[in-house]
Amino acid sequence: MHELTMSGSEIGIVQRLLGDLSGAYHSVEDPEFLRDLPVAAQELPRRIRMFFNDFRLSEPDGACLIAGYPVDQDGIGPTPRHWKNQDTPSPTLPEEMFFMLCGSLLGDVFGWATQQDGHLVHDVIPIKEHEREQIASGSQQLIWWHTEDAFHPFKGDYVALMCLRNPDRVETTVASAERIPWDEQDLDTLFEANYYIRPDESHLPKNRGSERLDDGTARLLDAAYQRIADMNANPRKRPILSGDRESPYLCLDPYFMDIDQIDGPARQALDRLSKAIDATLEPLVLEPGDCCFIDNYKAVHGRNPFKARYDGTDRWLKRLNITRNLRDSRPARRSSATRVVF
Ligand SMILES: NC(=[NH2+])NCCC[C@H](N)C(=O)O
Ligand SMILES: O=C(O)CCC(=O)C(=O)O
Ligand SMILES: [Fe+2]
Repeated sequence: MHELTMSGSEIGIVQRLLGDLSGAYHSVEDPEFLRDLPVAAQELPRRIRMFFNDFRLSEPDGACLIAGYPVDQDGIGPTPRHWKNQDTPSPTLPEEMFFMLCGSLLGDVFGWATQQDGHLVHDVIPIKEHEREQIASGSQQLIWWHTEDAFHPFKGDYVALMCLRNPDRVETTVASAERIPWDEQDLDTLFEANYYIRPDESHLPKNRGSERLDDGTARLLDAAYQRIADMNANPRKRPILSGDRESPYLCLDPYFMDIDQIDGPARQALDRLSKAIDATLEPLVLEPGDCCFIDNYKAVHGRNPFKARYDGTDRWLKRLNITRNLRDSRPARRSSATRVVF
């Protein structure tokens, strides 16, 4: 994997920058922080900026990892029981700021109105009520490999995970498109609009938050849930592969693709690709401080099952969605600068 470990002096520069930023802004969702973020990111050490620039432009691998950020285990406090329980100011503000600074070297961070109350930084934590579900807050089920938000026309270019703690060494899984034998695949069929992908359960109303909203926002959110319902009822057929035939971009989430209803060459092509991805999938144990940026066009990812503790010491990751073209989603956002996609 494309990887960088920060040196002691780089960590020092990062911590001074975070000291300034956390003095000036009290939340990563402060509109002024979001406005200043790309400028502040230019104050990260040059080696870090070069690293992300190379990952973005050269596409050397399906994922990259920046390690070395020192997470203060006492400072961040216990793992929350639910993403709804957000303290302000966040006990993880410096970690969130570091994560967003790195992310903004790849594009613009955005959130979904229909996921985790529209927050820009998600908590990936086991939630007891979700124990057996196929969502990030589950634990007992394997999370099948997928493209993040594959069903959505505004899906991110990158999905990123920052590890705060992972005491049981639970494995994230990643398969990079570079390691798939494309010459053995039925490219014609996979490049054609033969498939549909339904919304995954993290966007369904049953996982809706409980924030109190003004009338205007409540109406927009209802409309957003209606669009998700429409995408579920009438999914549009689309290709799995796009871009260059020798080094294709991927978009699929077989768990939500009603595979049993596909037949003929389209089914064979998907089965063959799935087998190749299974054979390519690699485990990745994220350690505290690790920030993994997954290219959502060049890799799929998932997570192995685990037994949750529910005692404040559980695995705790933060997650970001990043887009290279925020303008694509302008019809679904309230203003040019806001980052929540309805
Ligand atoms: N095959 C899947 N499980 N796809 C959905 C992935 C989980 C979803 N992104 C979540 O936040 O919970
Ligand atoms: O928990 C993980 O390692 C990744 C889970 C996942 O697919 C996600 O959060 O998008
Ligand atoms: Fe995911």
